[in-house]
Amino acid sequence: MSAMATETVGTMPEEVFSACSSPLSSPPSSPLIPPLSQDEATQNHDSQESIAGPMTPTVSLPAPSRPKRQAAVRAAEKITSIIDEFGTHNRHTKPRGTKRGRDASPDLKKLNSTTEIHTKRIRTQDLPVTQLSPDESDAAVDAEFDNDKEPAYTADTGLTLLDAQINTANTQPASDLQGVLVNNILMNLRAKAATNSVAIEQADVDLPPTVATVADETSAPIARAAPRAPPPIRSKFRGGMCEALPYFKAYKGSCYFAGLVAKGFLIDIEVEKGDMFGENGGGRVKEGTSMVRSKDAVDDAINVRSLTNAYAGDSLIAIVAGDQHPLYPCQPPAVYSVLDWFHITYMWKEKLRARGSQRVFTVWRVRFEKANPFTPSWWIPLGEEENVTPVTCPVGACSTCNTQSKQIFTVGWFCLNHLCRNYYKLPSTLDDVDIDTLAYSQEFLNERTPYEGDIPSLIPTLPNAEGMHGTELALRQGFVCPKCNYACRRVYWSWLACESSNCRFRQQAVMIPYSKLLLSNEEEIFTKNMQAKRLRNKVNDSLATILNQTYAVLSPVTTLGGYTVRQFFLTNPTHQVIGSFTIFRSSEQINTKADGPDELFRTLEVEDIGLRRNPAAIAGHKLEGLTRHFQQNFGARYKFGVSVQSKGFADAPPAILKALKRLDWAKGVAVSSATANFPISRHGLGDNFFEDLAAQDQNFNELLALGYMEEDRINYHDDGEKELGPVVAALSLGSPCTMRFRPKRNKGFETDETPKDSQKHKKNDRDEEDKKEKKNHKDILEVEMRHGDMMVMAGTEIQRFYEHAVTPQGKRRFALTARFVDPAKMELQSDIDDALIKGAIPPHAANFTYDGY
Ligand SMILES: O=C(O)CCC(=O)C(=O)O
Repeated sequence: MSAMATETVGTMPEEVFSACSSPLSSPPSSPLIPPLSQDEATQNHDSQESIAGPMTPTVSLPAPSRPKRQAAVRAAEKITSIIDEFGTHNRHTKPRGTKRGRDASPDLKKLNSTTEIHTKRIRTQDLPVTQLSPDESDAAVDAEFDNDKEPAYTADTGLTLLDAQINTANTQPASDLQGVLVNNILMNLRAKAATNSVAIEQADVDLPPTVATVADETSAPIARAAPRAPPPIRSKFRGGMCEALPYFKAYKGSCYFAGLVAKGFLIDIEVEKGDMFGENGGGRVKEGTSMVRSKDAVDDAINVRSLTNAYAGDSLIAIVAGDQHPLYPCQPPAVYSVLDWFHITYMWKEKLRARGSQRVFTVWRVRFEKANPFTPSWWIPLGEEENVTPVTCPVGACSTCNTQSKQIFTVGWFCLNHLCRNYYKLPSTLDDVDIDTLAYSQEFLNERTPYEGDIPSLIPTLPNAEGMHGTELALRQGFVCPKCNYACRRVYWSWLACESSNCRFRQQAVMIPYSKLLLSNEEEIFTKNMQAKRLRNKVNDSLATILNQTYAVLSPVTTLGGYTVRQFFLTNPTHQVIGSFTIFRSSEQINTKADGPDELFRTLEVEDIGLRRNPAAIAGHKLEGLTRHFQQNFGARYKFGVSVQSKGFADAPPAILKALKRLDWAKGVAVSSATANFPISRHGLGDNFFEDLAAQDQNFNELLALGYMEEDRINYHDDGEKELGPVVAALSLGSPCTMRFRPKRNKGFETDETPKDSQKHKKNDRDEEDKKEKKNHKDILEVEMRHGDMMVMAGTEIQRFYEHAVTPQGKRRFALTARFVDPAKMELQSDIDDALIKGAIPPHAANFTYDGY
């Protein structure tokens, strides 16, 4: 550690740094010695003694439990070794091949000669570094906060979810953080893009015109100078960035992290004093259109921890800039643009006066530096050069807490350890620093710290489909267009199509048919999972599990046609039967018959029936949410909040008409057997509830085909649109799934929230979705659907009182769901005409029949 002493420049005059010692002249103590507590720091200040072993690693973990303690020890070792390495080699302060790092400005030289300044890079202060084991990290992230999950929009919840996102996406990003981004210069992006653009473009295929082609790539209001080069990746949609970029899956908030390490960061509209092309975050309340800070930064906020860990591990972070950033130096080329790879070169807690108030809060500041500081940045305005002579920022150490801090402000050095008694106190007088006059020093701003590791390409290549079937998550993701670098969502089932209106890149998606074996393997895993669950719920029924008997009544197992059938009756809050749910379990015999489920599944696998994702909320907005599954409507148009076009039955492929026949059969037998199975212990809404229902019923005139790839799903929703008839039937093909029912909120059902739930929700309190979820009822019924199974829901009131969600457990599933959309209940004549034409069953459908076997 002797090398450290040689890095000390100058001496520290008593009157200037009376509260500081020269930590680097003392040997470091054991890396596992915990940092000073607040009390210890206070006592030491009182005695004005310097502490031996000041290079103690700055890991502060509150009394960890045994496994956490081990994790803390591992973290401490890691951080110590980093400190040692820097201490010895000083590698980050000497830019390669240049003397610029040593050419301190005249002012700095003066400062150096009169004060104790260290040029050593500070890795950590008393930051709450918590490096958990991979398992712990995953669990922590799962349990606490997931911002990388693509929302599963549904017709009726989509809009609200998106509203919530608008409120949080730009205004409540990385909670408790202020971003300081060092604006330096470029890399040759065109060259980079070229290397990644493999020539895989296919024929110019015309896809349906409603494809999310993006006419306006930016909505930035102020015209500024054009950037000197295009960004490496751009998109109009946040979802495009999140789906296409492995390092930026921040659907909510500004910081994307994995395993508690930050990977990507968004800077956008909200800027506070001191930000430099930066963005602030949490702890604010909305007031009018601007945000007002209402509380101090929280040290153990997951974003802070993730950034702290990225700082400690010197990991790369990609920064995405939103076009609303007021300090964007050039005209933003797109709503969202990837800036470059950065790394965090300093993190500190800063005092800030809330806008329009006298109250002072603390926020975390993060200094992001471009990983390669010696190449010009694309976002510099065309014709301008960044004129920076890199210098080294002085470092001082506090004699009270032994923590090193950079001298980041022009006012001179003071301790930046927020846990220290002398935090924000001028060392000479111990007076409070005047926060209103603080300005960053040129030395701090102009310091450059090249990243020493390998810097990968920002542009992910299209995934290699070798050995895959085409619906695996890796292939389901979005992609960066290899032709124009636009970050695209996967909109079509059968195509990768660039979302930029200026680009015609289209590539047929890989779609290899499933083998029987693959399907049965998926079912085997599903069965095992469900058996375990059933055991926990003390039921043994492979068709469905009633999770709460209060509102669901079960009929005995019967057979209808070749199917094993179970029927459930759901009640309203006053226990009157309001409808039935019937599940038809298929068999190998049924599945393998001509025109049966195996054949239908194979047809849908290989034929492009037009499945695509559609906007489920705020279509066209930068936060537009697409459905988390693919759809194609046939027959009368089913308007369910998602704007889906429909193909008439006359143009439908035979597979669709064959499925329709099966569903018509299932509907008929389900409704008539409901009359027989009606639970006499409960009253229905009328004496002849199911007879009446059968009498009102009409033949299906609509079929919605849904395609699910790996991890696709449909969130809670109802099929309760006013134009719909009372019966809905579905055929399930491919991977198995569960369909869960729960009572809707505010309908008078007894509440079922347990204390355990409340606690869980408290943890996630920041998340709007979770806040809503907290109030939801639990599932009362979970139905298992396997390849070839059908289900029939009968009773309009079921849709009024219950909602359902479907979660496939496998990588490829289709659901063909049929309904009657009543033209008599439509308002527009054009809709009525459309429904009558498209919903008419064509004569050739008479060739297809179904008898239940
Ligand atoms: O995927 C399914 O089986 C059914 C989807 C569904 O809930 C619906 O279409 O309303």
